[in-house]
Amino acid sequence: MTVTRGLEGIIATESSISSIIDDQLTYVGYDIDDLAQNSSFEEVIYLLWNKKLPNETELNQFKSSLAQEMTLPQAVINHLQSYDLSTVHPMAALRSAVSILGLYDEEADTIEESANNRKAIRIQAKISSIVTAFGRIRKGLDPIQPKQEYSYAANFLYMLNGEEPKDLEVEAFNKALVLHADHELNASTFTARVCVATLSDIYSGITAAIGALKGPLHGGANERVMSMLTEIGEEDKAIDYINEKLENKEKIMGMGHRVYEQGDPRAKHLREMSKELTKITGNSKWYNMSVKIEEHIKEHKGLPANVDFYSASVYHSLGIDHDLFTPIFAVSRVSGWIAHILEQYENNRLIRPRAEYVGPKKQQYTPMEQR
Ligand SMILES: CC(=O)SCCNC(=O)CCNC(=O)[C@H](O)C(C)(C)COP(=O)(O)OP(=O)(O)OC[C@H]1O[C@@H](n2cnc3c(N)ncnc32)[C@H](O)[C@@H]1OP(=O)(O)O
Ligand SMILES: O=C([O-])CC(=O)C(=O)O
Repeated sequence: MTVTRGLEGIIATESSISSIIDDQLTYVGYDIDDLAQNSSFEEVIYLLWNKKLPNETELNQFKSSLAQEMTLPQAVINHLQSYDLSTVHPMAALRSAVSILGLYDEEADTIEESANNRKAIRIQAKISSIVTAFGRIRKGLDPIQPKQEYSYAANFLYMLNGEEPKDLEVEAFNKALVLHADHELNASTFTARVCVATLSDIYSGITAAIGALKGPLHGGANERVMSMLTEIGEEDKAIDYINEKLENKEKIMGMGHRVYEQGDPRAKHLREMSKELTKITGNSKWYNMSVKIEEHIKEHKGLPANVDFYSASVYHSLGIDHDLFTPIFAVSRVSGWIAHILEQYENNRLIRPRAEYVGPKKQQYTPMEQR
C-alpha cells in the first residue's frame, strides 16, 4: 500500500459544483471573478443547488423562501440562552445549535429528495439567525427578526447590529459570502460527504462539517489572522514578528494552501475590499499591516495568502467580533456543503478508504495479574 499523507492530490469523487483548475476557481463553470463582481449571495446559492443561474422570477421566489424561513424555533433561542456564552466559542455553539435545530425539524431524519430540498432552505436561512442571535444574546440583547425586504447579506448585518447597514457594508459582506460559498473538496465539505455517504441525514452532515471548519488549519484561520494582527499591534513591528515565528517553525495563519500554487483567486477580492473598507473606519493600519505580511511571506517562503487572510481585516472593518469570523464562513459555506450533500445522495457510495497498519504484530496476550 502507498500512503498519501493528508490525501494530497487524491481524486476522491466526481463533482459538477465547483472546480479549481490552474489556480482558477469556478462555481458550476462560472468564474469566481465574475460572480464576485456581479452576483448576489442568493444567486450563488441557487446556482450551486440547481446548477444554473436563476431568472428574475426564480431568484425573487428563492429570496422570499429564504427570508420566510429565517425565524428560529424558540427552543433554539432558549438553548442559546441556557449556557454561559462568555466562555463558549461561537463555533462550538453553532455546531450544537444546528444539531438542536434538527430536533425541531419534523423531516430531519428522512433523506427523501423533496424533504432534503426543503431542509436545505431551512438550514441556509436559519444558520444566519443562529450566529446573529448568539452575537446578541451574549451581549445581553434580544435576537432581532429579519426584514423580508432585505437581502441575505443585509439581514445578517441587521440582525447582528440592530441597525440598517450601509450600502458599502452590504456590498462587501455579500461579496465575502459569494467568495466563501464553495471550494471543491476542502476538508469540511469532504467531512459532510463522508457523513451523509453512510445515508445519514443532512443535519448530521452539516454538524460534522461545522466541526471540521472550526480548526485553525481550515476556516478557524480567519479569527487567528486577526489575533496575529492585534498581537503585532503596529505596522513597523510586523516583519520582526513574522521572522520570529518563521524561525520557530510556526505557521503564519492565512498563508499557504493545499491546492493553489501561485495564489488563491479569492484573496485579491478580499484585499481590495479590505482597502476599500478603510473608508468606513478611517483606519488603514490593519490593511497596511496585512499587505506587508503578505509580501514578506511570498518573498521569503513562496507562500501566497489564502481566503482567510484578508477576510480578517474585512470583517474587523465591518465591526464584527473576531470570534464570529469563522461562524460567518460557515454561514456562507453551508450553501456549498448542502450542494455537495445533495450531489452525494444522488449517486451515493459509502466512503471508506483503508489504513496501512504500522503498529505491533503478533503480540502475546498477557493476563491482567502479569502486567
Ligand atoms: C479556508 C481554508 O481552509 S484556507 C487554509 C487556512 N489555513 C491556514 O491559513 C493555516 C496556515 N496554513 C497552513 O497550515 C497550510 O498552508 C495548509 C494547512 C493550509 C495547507 O498546507 P499543506 O498542504 O498541508 O502543507 P503543509 O502544512 O504540509 O506544509 C508544507 C510546508 O510549507 C510550510 N507552510 C505551509 N503553510 C505555512 C504557513 N502558513 N506558514 C509557514 N509555513 C507554512 C510548512 O511548515 C511545511 O514546511 P516544511 O516542508 O519545511 O516542513
Ligand atoms: O480548499 C481548501 O482546502 C480550503 C479552502 O480554501 C476553502 O475551503 O475555501
